[in-house]
Amino acid sequence: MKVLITDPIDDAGLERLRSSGHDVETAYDVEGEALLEAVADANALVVRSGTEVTTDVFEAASDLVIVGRAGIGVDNIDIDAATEHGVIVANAPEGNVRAAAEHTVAMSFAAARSIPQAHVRLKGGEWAKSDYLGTELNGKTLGIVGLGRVGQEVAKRLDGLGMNLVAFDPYISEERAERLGAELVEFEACLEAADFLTVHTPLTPETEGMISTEELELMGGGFLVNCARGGVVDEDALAAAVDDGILDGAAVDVFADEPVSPDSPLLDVDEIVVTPHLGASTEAAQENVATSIADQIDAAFAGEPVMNALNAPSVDESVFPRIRPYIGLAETAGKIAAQLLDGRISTVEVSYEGDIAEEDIELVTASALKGVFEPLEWQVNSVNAPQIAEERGIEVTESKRLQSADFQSLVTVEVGNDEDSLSVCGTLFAGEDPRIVRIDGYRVDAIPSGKMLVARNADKPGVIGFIGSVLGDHNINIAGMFNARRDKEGGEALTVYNLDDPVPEDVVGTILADDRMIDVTYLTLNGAEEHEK
Ligand SMILES: NC(=O)C1=CN([C@@H]2O[C@H](COP(=O)(O)OP(=O)(O)OC[C@H]3O[C@@H](n4cnc5c(N)ncnc54)[C@H](O)[C@@H]3O)[C@@H](O)[C@H]2O)C=CC1
Ligand SMILES: O=C(O)C(=O)COP(=O)(O)O
Repeated sequence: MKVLITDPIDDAGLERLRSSGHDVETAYDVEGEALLEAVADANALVVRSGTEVTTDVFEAASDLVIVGRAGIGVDNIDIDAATEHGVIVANAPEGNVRAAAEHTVAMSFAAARSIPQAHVRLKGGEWAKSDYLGTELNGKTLGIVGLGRVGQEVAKRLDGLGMNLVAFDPYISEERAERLGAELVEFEACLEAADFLTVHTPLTPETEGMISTEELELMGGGFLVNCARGGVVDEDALAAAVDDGILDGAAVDVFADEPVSPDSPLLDVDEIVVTPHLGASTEAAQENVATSIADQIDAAFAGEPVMNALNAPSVDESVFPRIRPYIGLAETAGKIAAQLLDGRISTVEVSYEGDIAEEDIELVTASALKGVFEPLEWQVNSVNAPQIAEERGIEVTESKRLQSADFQSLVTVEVGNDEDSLSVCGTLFAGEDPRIVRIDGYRVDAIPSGKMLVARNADKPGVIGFIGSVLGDHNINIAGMFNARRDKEGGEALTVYNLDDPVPEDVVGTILADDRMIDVTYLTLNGAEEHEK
């Protein structure tokens, strides 16, 4: 598999990818056409914040399975476009949190004590001791905007340095804030209370520009620290606020456009300390995020759940071995059901009975949908299947019942069109051997295989012999079969044949021409041809 890396990651990640046998290619600083060319035959793309992964990238990279973000922020990746193209996006949300928190603390001190400014003057030969009178963090109020992973680590550290903590985060509970010793307050109250305001939200349409002139005026003094994302704080407003003395100073690690332009007003104001997006740049953090992404790429290639997938069902590692065999079973049941039902599918119901009903089955349902949609030749996988269903107006329902009458676990995929519905039930023998045990109400015991013929006919003598001889006349070998009747003798019967050879259309036609036949579907687990009277 080809793994393209367009922002530098730690050697440990590169080595892990190489030792898994992948062809690892690095192309740093590529953009535009050069990026599209480089990614064209890639199966995985690894980025940090330096690469814009746009819809054009997904268009160009038809073999892409996963984009791995060796870090946290994914505002540079068009996740909707990824989902549309069935590409997993995963990040490494833990590995650089402490590095980012430590940098935030360092930047708070740097601004409060004018460390970089004094440093430059001393290196220039000036002993400017009397020009600097700093601010202590001890006893001051820290306002935290966004009390997520990084925000919490900052809270712990600055609480330890004697600061009072207030926080604004509409998505967390008061209890979580309390546990950290922070009071959860409204946004304005947070701005007003803060001597130091530190920002730790992602960049989203909601947070973009959330701190501008009005908000800085509410602070009315003190320091602002932004080690989250540039666009959250309006840069012109911040530069003006510090320049005009509305704030005492600021520290900024991240910029709306990176690398930041030398003309940025933030670079002009002496009391604003800046670093070139260094929050995550420690050895430990880089090793963590690079190896985490390498592992997730391997999982994606192996068809296993990706731990930190942002647009695909993720499953706990400890649960995965229990649901793994059901993923294939649900897909198979979905494929068979979709091929046996005529007309436009408008509903899909996936039901779970028995032991499997106790598990986290999001990924299994997504696989069932993949199975249903694949014969319709939609470009589908378990990443985009739920979205495809939504876009096409297909109603998807899921149900669970802890009891199962006949089987330890049963997965049923029922597809419906406006008039009719058809269900296929599957189970696992000995926990791993897939069996189709019901088709459209008929009890069967069919082993799913690549080439299958499903025939429905009047329950009369000689039909099986007739079908067998037509297939035999055309050199189509029957590997196995199972025959079932609906209710009573003389009604309807259904037979599933496992075949070694494909069944051409004219052969299906010959079978169908017999009066006793109702319908015949040659199905493969890759597509279908149905022939009905
Ligand atoms: N400078 C650097 O090198 C680094 C920067 N980062 C950035 O730091 C930021 C925080 O990262 P994490 O803590 O890991 O993310 P997280 O997802 O764990 O936490 C973000 C928090 O922001 C909150 N939030 C969302 N919208 C909000 C709003 N409108 N107002 C207030 N709070 C809101 C969320 O509820 C969540 O608690 C991200 O932007 C990330 O990209 C992370 C690591 C390194
Ligand atoms: O992880 C994040 O969100 C960061 O901002 C780190 O960015 P980087 O990987 O250093 O480009």
